[in-house]
Order: sequence, then structure tokens, then C-alpha cells
Amino acid sequence: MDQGPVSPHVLIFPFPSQGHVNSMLKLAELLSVVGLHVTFLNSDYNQHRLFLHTDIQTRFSRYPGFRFQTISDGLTTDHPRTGERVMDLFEGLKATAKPIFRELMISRGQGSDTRPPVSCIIADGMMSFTIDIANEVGIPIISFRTVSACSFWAYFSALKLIESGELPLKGNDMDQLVTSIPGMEGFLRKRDLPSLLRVSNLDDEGLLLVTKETQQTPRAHALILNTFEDLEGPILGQIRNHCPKTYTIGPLHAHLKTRLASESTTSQSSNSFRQEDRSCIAWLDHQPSKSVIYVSFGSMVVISRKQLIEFCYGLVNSSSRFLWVIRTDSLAEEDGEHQTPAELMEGAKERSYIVEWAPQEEVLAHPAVGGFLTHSGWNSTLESICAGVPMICWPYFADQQINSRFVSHVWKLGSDMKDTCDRLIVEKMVRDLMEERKDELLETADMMATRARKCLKYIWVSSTTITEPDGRRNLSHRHLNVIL
Ligand SMILES: O=c1ccn([C@@H]2O[C@H](COP(=O)(O)OP(=O)(O)O[C@H]3O[C@H](CO)[C@@H](O)[C@H](O)[C@H]3O)[C@@H](O)[C@H]2O)c(=O)[nH]1
Ligand SMILES: C[C@H]1CC[C@@H]2C(C(=O)O)=CO[C@@H](O)[C@@H]21
Repeated sequence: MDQGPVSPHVLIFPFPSQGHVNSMLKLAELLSVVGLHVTFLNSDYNQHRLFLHTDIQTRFSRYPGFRFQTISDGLTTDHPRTGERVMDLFEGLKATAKPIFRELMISRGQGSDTRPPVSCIIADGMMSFTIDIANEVGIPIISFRTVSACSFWAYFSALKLIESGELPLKGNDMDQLVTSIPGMEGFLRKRDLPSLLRVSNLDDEGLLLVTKETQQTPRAHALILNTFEDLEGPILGQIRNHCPKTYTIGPLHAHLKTRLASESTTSQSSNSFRQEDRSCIAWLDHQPSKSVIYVSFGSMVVISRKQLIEFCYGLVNSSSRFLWVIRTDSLAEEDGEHQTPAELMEGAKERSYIVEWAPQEEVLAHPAVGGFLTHSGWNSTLESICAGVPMICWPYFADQQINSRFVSHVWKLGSDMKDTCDRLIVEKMVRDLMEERKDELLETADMMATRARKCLKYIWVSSTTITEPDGRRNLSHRHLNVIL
């Protein structure tokens, strides 16, 4: 494949958790397909799990310019790395990964490597130490924030929220509208703020972290977001007032699928840290069209016994068929003897299926799936949008609270269950999605999926041409030079 006179070498460094690695590895593969040299800097812990549960080494062996490299995340192997303990990861990275990364960049990734030295870094926007080091060493850096544009913009507006007195939160009225995030004045309530901003104390560790990290973004050469213009155009306009070089490169999973299909290679590309249980696809094959609600809360959510039971009863009483992902590490540790989820759902045995981890993209694209009960992580949200599947949102933390407001109120792709966990509400929302509002929601979801598909034509189409309708960008190797 012609690479022109320069042969860039991109180092991609994700925040070490499933939701971040998923999209950044898809970007790495897209850049590899168009012939770039790519190094993917994975944590030792995640690399081990990725290699154990996927065929990724074989899959990536077809890209001669691609290499995995690993780095410590600073945590012990037995650390749970779930949402409850995510702050430990930030500490671990700063203490352990930062100095190693600095040495690596001083040598420009050259050891025994015969490839050209690293000429560009694409690093997770939640790890601003990479911007410090890149600027110190003189390597151009692009920030990749793996969340929605709407949540990035809310984080970016944190200082405005503080100046206007809307933060810290005062009083109990969480339905009050927030007025100091430009572009969201009419519909964003206090309860819809990302959980890291829903604080009553300005010394809050999460608020300080996310505000500091987000404020550093303009120091990178550009910002890339896994979203598309037709979905988040107005908010992207707001962001571009501060970060003019903001590029939409999503939906990455769909771009990769399209690109791999056009290369006539397999379009399967699991980046899972857990074993995908494919038996659920066989179960779905036997269910009627659009009859199943898929239930999954991503890789980091931890739920209490009480919440599990409310979901169980709500789902069973809804009379709907359902496929539920229950990770072994998603149940909070509590004392006492308990019924297992399978025992609790005995009454719905014929119309339910439980797995520990599913091939989610395939599940959402399956004709039997008609709805998604989700925690509103950004990958899950985009995957659902592209598959035309309406959602019930049960946000847990971080960006999820604002994503769910956009899903329900702005894009009208479903309903938002935030801040409640009650069997009657679960039952009602499932009945609404799968019966009462089914046709209306499927129609809106189908329209948005069509818009998502439209942008697949423009980006990543070629390694040599830059196509820019409506501000869309082709992140080919030539275009990397334009961005930088
Ligand atoms: O059984 C399953 C469940 C999930 N997935 C995949 O795992 C990913 C989960 O990502 P996401 O939906 O974004 O959720 P989290 O794992 O919770 O991701 C974290 O990272 C995201 C991106 O930054 C944030 O939006 C979330 O709030 C944050 O919790 C998705 O690609 C799913 O397809 C599977 O393959 N099988
Ligand atoms: C724990 C969360 C802090 C912010 C991170 C994030 C982001 O805004 O980029 C998304 O989801 C989480 O993994 C992180």
C-alpha cells in the first residue's frame, strides 16, 4: 500500500479499561488497515486478558506495521478495577506508568524496533500527563476522549458551573434546570450532570480530577471524539469554540466493520477482556423478530443485591423475553445466603437467557433484539444507535447520566430510569419499549441508524484521499499531517 514519502508511526495509549481500550483498539486497527505503523500501548493486565479471550494476535498479525507494547497500570493483579475503585487506576498510572512512558517517548519507542520512530501520539484525554510528556519531548499529540461530545462539553463547562454558583449542588431539587452549560439550557437537569459533577463539595476527588484533565485538552494538537456530526453537531460547535481542531471519527466500530468487509477479511473484531459466550446467539436465533430486550451494564458497573432483585422482578413481570449479561464481578459482595439470578428467574426460564459476557455488537445487530436496557456507557450507546435499537437507560456513573438524558430527551431513542431502581418502573419501561411505544421508537431509532450509516461512506474510505463533506474528516496517514 502506497504510504507516500513519509511513514508516520502512531503510538496509541488508552486509559486501561475495557470501554476505553475497545474504541482505541478499533482506531488502531483502522490506522493499521490504511498502512500506518501503529504501536498500541496496553496495560500488562489488560493485555493478558485480551490475549487470553480473543484471537487478537492472529487478527493483527496481518498488519506488518502493528505492534503491541505493554506498560504497568501500577495496580496489583488481584485489584478489582471496577467502577467503585476506578480512582485507584488514575493514581497507579501517575505513579507507575508516567515515568515509564516518559522514558519510552525520550527514546521515541525505539529499542530493537526496526520501524521508524514514533512521530505522533494519540492518547486518552483522561491521561493529560501524556500531553506534558509529548510537549516536553516534542512529539505531536492528539487527545482521544472516548466519551460523548455532550459529556465532554459538560466537563469542559465545570468552571462555568462553579462561577455561576450552580456547583456545588445546593438543595434537593435535582429536577431544576442547569443554565450555565451553553447549548443545554432548556433540558439538562441537575440529575443529568455526569456523576463526577453531581457534587455538593468542590473538594470532591472526582470533580477535581475530571475538571483538571478536561481543561488540559486544548494543549494537545487536536481532539478526536468517537461520535458523528449528525448526532452531536450543535454540541460539537460549542466545543470547537475552544478546541477548533476537534474531529469526529465515529462510530468507530461501524467504520471498522465496513472497512474490514471491503477488504474481504473477517468483520468480527472482538476486543473483549472476557470470554464471549456465543451460546446466546443460538438462543436468539430461536426467538421471534424484535421480541427480546438485551440487558447489559458494561464492564464496570457494580450492583447491589437489592438492585439485582428489582431488575429480576421487573423483567420477569414485564412478560418480555430477555437476554441478560451478569458479570461475576458485577454483584456487590454482601453477607448471607442468596438465591442465584437463575433461581430468581425460574418463572421466566423459557423466555430468558443469562450469560457472563456476550458478543454485544452481534447481539444488538441480531433481528430478535428489539430493545436494550443499558447503563449508557458511550460504546454501548453508539452500538445501539448504529443497530437501530431503542434503549432504556439506567446510568451508573461518569458520562452515563448525561448520555441517558440525550438518548431519552434529545434523540428520543428511549427512556431514562436514572436515580430509581424499582421493579414496577422496570416493568413499565420494558412494556413501554417492547409493546406500547415499540413502533414509534423503532422508527426513530431506524432514522438515527440511517444517519450513522451515512457517515460511513465519507471517513476511512481511502488511504490517499481526504474527503471532507460537512466538516467530516478522513483520518488517513496524510490527514494526520493536516491535523497536526
Ligand atoms: O457482555 C458484554 C458487555 C459489553 N461488551 C462491550 O463492552 C463495551 C462496554 O463499553 P461501554 O458501554 O462504554 O461501558 P463501560 O465498559 O462501562 O465503559 C467505560 O468507558 C466508556 C468510554 O469512555 C464510558 O462511556 C463509560 O461510562 C465507562 O464506564 C462495549 O463496547 C460493549 O460492546 C461486550 O462486548 N459484551
Ligand atoms: C471514571 C471515569 C472518569 C472519567 C472517565 C471517562 C471520561 O470522561 O473520559 C469515562 O468513563 C470512565 O471510564 C472514566
